[in-house]
Amino acid sequence: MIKIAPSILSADFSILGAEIEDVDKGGADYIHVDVMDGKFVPNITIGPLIVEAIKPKTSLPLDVHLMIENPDNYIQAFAKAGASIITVHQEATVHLHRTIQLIKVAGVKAGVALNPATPVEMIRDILGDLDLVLIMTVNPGFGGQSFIPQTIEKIKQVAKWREQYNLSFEIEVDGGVNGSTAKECVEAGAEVLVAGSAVYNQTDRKKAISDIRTAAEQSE
Ligand SMILES: O=C(CO)[C@@H](O)[C@H](O)COP(=O)(O)O
Repeated sequence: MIKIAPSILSADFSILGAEIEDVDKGGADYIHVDVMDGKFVPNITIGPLIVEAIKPKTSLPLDVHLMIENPDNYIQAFAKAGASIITVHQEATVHLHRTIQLIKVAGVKAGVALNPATPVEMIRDILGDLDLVLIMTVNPGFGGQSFIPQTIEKIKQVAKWREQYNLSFEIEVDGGVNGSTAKECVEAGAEVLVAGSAVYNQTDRKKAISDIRTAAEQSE
C-alpha cells in the first residue's frame, strides 16, 4: 500500500495547524516533519516545541526526519514531543547502531536516511534493526528541488535486500516527488512518498495527494 507523507516544509508556517489539518483531511498517511539545524544542512527549521504544538492537530503519525548533527542528543526530546517515527542520517552519526537503539528505547519507530551520494552498503548490516529506510532523492536542505534519477538504483537495491533477508521496513523517498516521479519510485520498491511542494503549492491539497497516489499506483 502506498503512503503519502506531505512535508510541512512547504506549508504556510503562519497557519501551520490548519495546513496540517488540511492534508490530514485530504487523505495523507503521514505528516513529514523536516528538522534542520543549519549545520548538517544549510537551513534551519523546527524543533521539538513545534512538534509538540502540532501533535494535537492530527491523529496521523508524525514522521520526523532529523537533518541534524549529533542526533542522539535530541531523540528523547522529539520522542516526548510526539514523534511516531524518527529518522536520522547515516552521515550524521558515527555510531549508527547505538543511535537506532536510542530511538527504539524511546518507544519510537526508527529510520535511517541516506544522502544521494551515500552508498546503500553503509546500512546493509543494520537493516534488520530498522522500521524505515529513507532514500533522499535530492540533497537535503530545501524543498522544491529536482529529483535525482541516479537514486532509483539505490531504492532497487534496498528493496532487493528487504526481500532477500525477509525484512519488513518501509522504503521512503524524499525530494522532487510528484506525479511524474512517483511511479518510478514505487516501481523501484518505495511505498512511502514524501511530497512537499507537490502538495503544499497546490490550493486543493486533497486533489494533489490523490494525483500523486494515482500516478504511483499506475505501477501496481
Ligand atoms: O527533506 C526535505 C528537504 O531536505 C524534503 O522533505 C523536502 O521538503 C521535500 O520537498 P519537495 O522536494 O517535495 O518540494
